[in-house]
Amino acid sequence: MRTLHTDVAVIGAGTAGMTAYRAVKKQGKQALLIEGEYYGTTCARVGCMPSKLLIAAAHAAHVMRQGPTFGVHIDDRIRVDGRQVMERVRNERDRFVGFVLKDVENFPAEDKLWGQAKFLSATRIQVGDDTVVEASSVVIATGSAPVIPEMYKGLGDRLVVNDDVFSWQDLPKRVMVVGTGVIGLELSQALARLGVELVAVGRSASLAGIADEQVKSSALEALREELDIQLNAQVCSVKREDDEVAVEYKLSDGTLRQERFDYLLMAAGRKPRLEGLGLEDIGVKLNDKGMPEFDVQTLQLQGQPIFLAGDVNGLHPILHEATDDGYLAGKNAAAYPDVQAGERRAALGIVFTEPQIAKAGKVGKSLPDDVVIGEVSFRNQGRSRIMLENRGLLRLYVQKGKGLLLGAEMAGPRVEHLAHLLAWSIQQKLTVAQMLEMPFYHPVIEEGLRTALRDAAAKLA
Ligand SMILES: Cc1cc2nc3c(=O)[nH]c(=O)nc-3n(C[C@H](O)[C@H](O)[C@H](O)COP(=O)(O)OP(=O)(O)OC[C@H]3O[C@@H](n4cnc5c(N)ncnc54)[C@H](O)[C@@H]3O)c2cc1C
Ligand SMILES: NC(=O)c1ccc[n+]([C@@H]2O[C@H](COP(=O)([O-])OP(=O)(O)OC[C@H]3O[C@@H](n4cnc5c(N)ncnc54)[C@H](O)[C@@H]3O)[C@@H](O)[C@H]2O)c1
Repeated sequence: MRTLHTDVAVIGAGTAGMTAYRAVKKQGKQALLIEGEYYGTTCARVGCMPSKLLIAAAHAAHVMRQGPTFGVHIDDRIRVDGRQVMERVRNERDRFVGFVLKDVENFPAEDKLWGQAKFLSATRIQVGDDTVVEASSVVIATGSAPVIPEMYKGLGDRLVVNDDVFSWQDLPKRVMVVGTGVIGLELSQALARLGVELVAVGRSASLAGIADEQVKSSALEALREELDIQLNAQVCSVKREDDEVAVEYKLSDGTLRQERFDYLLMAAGRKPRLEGLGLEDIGVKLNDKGMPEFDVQTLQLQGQPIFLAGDVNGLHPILHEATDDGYLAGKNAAAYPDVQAGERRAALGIVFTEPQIAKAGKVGKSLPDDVVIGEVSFRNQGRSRIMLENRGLLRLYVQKGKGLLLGAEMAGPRVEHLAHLLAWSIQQKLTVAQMLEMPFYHPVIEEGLRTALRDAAAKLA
């Protein structure tokens, strides 16, 4: 058994881990980056990037199908070549992964260690069979993994998760998606637009985590125009039959459906990857969800020289937050015990469906009681209608009195851009009046935002 010594051990070479590693080095300390499975990051390999590539292919098919509404016709049938679609997804994905691998390659060899990590004490880590790492502090950046409920575990290779989809050589004919969260909806709409017969089932009424019921209804109505989404549905039984999955499921109105699918795609949430790290063995208390308590300001674990960064802390499982976490955890681990609270940016989340779904700042239960809501429907919004993307609703949450913009939730055309404008305005602490002083071009989707701001201003008055 060899023993390696370092200032900071970083477990997991994903986005959070690589950022933490860089932050430690920037502080002039030694760092050892430990990876046990794949370099390349979840985002580039099996997450953000390949999913958006699949969505881009689906968008191309969708736009072609919309042509006749504009008087633009393709006289031959539109044909989706599944093999070609998946080949482009994989090739472009590999290009993105290649950039990450180059970064890893450029890290000095002595800073990298390959193997699964397990704690022997708060500062001693076993890596693989033959190495022990002794560190002054540790960053855990092990990411998250899909939740697979017990009843689905007998389906063998017909049960797939996002990772598997992006390795497909061709598109299947029929797929059931379990889970109507962010992953479930993005992949469902993309696959359906590419010609896959698909049903997406959620066991509750939740849809992409939207907190505002009215925004949710508008999103659901729009998505259902082209997708079979069943909320409050119950999967009663699943059985592997030859190369198919036979599913019996009950809809919210009690209707029983019995159908067969090529694959069942599990998108029922992801959980922090803490299993196997041996935290319980070193005296860290875990709650009933298997999570340790940690300081959300500093990311420090129960007074230990250990910091949790990225999806593994379950706070904000999205990419830019993983990067911010990695930086904060790396900095604090390097400076330990001089640990500081980190500054957080305004919250921002985007779901890449069409219409897109997004939130900025405070939404739902995190809002105070005394808010005024300004809103706009995109149904008759000029530019949205021109583009035939006139679906969805934007709601702004504004503090009574001062008129400070606190948050927003929306479903609508290309709202990734509006969501950024709103998150930036929230972080800059702008009021409705100040936002209305800004220029608005014509005809643009931002004019819809102006309508919602004026609605809020009228209610504030
Ligand atoms: C399908 C999908 C689409 C997504 N789309 C978006 C999007 O559009 N926008 C967005 O902002 N976010 C998106 N996300 C979320 C985003 O990908 C994650 O928030 C981000 O990748 C998390 O980074 P991380 O560093 O925490 O984890 P990861 O990148 O998963 O890194 C964790 C690393 O730790 C390693 N590891 C685990 N356990 C051990 C161990 N015991 N020892 C050694 N190494 C270990 C793993 O092998 C892995 O390399 C998406 C996620 C998915 C799944
Ligand atoms: N565009 C993006 O930023 C993006 C894209 C994909 C993923 N992500 C990140 O990945 C995380 C995980 O995504 P996700 O979609 O897996 O999780 P999620 O938590 O968003 O959604 C899971 C959904 O599955 C449902 N569900 C749970 N158990 C079920 C069961 N047994 N049967 C049927 N439905 C069930 C839940 O009610 C919920 O609606 C997200 O929180 C997000 O942060 C982000």
